[in-house]
Amino acid sequence: MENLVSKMINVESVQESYVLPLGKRPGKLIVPLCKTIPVVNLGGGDGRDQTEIIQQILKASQEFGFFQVINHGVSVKTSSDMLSVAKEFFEMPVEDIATLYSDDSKQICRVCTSIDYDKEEVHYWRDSLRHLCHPVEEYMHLWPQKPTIYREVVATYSVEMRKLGSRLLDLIGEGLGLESGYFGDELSSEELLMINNYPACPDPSLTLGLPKHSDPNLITLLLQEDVYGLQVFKDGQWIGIEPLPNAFVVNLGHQLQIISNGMLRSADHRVVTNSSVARTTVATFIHPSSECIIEPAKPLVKAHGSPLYRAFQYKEFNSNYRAKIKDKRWRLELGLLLLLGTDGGGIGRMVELLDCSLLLLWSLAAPTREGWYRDRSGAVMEVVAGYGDDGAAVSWRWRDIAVGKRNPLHSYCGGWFK
Ligand SMILES: O=C(O)CCC(=O)C(=O)O
Ligand SMILES: [Fe+2]
Repeated sequence: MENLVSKMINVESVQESYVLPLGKRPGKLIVPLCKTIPVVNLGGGDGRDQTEIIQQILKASQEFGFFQVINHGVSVKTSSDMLSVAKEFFEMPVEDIATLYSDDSKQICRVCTSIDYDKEEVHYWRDSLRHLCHPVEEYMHLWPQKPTIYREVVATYSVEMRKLGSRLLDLIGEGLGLESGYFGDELSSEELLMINNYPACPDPSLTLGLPKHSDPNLITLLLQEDVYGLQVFKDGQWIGIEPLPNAFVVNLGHQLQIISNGMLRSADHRVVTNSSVARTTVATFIHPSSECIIEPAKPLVKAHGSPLYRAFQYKEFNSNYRAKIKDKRWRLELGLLLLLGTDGGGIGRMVELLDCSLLLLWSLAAPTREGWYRDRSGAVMEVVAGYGDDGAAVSWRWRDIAVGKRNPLHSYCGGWFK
């Protein structure tokens, strides 16, 4: 409980352990609110047919990896009840919130704080309550008992989110030319609800609610109240997402980028805090099952000529993603040390040792263009999709001729070492 930010009401300054290093602070710069983040009207009746709606979604998913949906069929009451109960939860006495506190990521329902409180160097200004919710009957008895209406409200909300998520996935699938129901079953069988609470912060220029990241799942639906905080990284700069009434913010996760063979983007985003009010958001993460095999969809591989990502099990991706977040400092330092002390043939060995191809790219000053890269040992790396400014879409094949192993090794996705 000592760790929860929710207990820091009325603090006058940001505790040192929340102050980010200079280059990572959001600073006082005002980020423009983005009026151009696509807003897709999912309701009919305005003369547009389904094909047009699909085209808007695909365009937004390619350019931004983010869009908002309105007229989505989820009732105002369902959303406003959800937001109220989410706020009520974090307005309870902090002792009550803390009864659900756990650092064990295997717990089905838990409260936690920041990202990985015990391992990270600097903490983020966020507490969260998270739990699985599909199928509702299987998990509902594990959800919070207070506020008393929590289970009822969240049960209705999560069923609606499942419907909306499936509808959006169907539209995306159709737009990509995939067979109908492509994203059903295993690819979208898990639903995780996460209530984020970002208390008012005495100095928002020093800290972040969440750092730059892109979501590891398939697709995320976010309900936010009328308090600004979410920013997307686009064309080398941050833009703010304007809270719209009765809208959901939709963003694509890494798995959709991979399945679409790089056609759709999983974009980086972050959360800034503010000094006047707490901000509460409700994120629904739709995930594949952990056994599910993820790979670029066959028709899109054909269209592109080759797969940009190798096939893998979703649980493999998840453990790599977590390990990379946790070990990033350690790997970065050891990697740089090895690179400095190396005799040119060291790069291949470095990758062998660290299993860390992204670090390799980073250390090589990030080749941004597609092409072949070779070090003196004869290790060859083919970058098949460029390293964008945002680092969000990078993929390469590693052909280590000298070592003759891991042939070819495809990365999953970039963006871990920024
Ligand atoms: O709370 C928000 O605005 C965004 C949350 C988010 O990006 C996440 O939970 O992954
Ligand atoms: Fe996110």
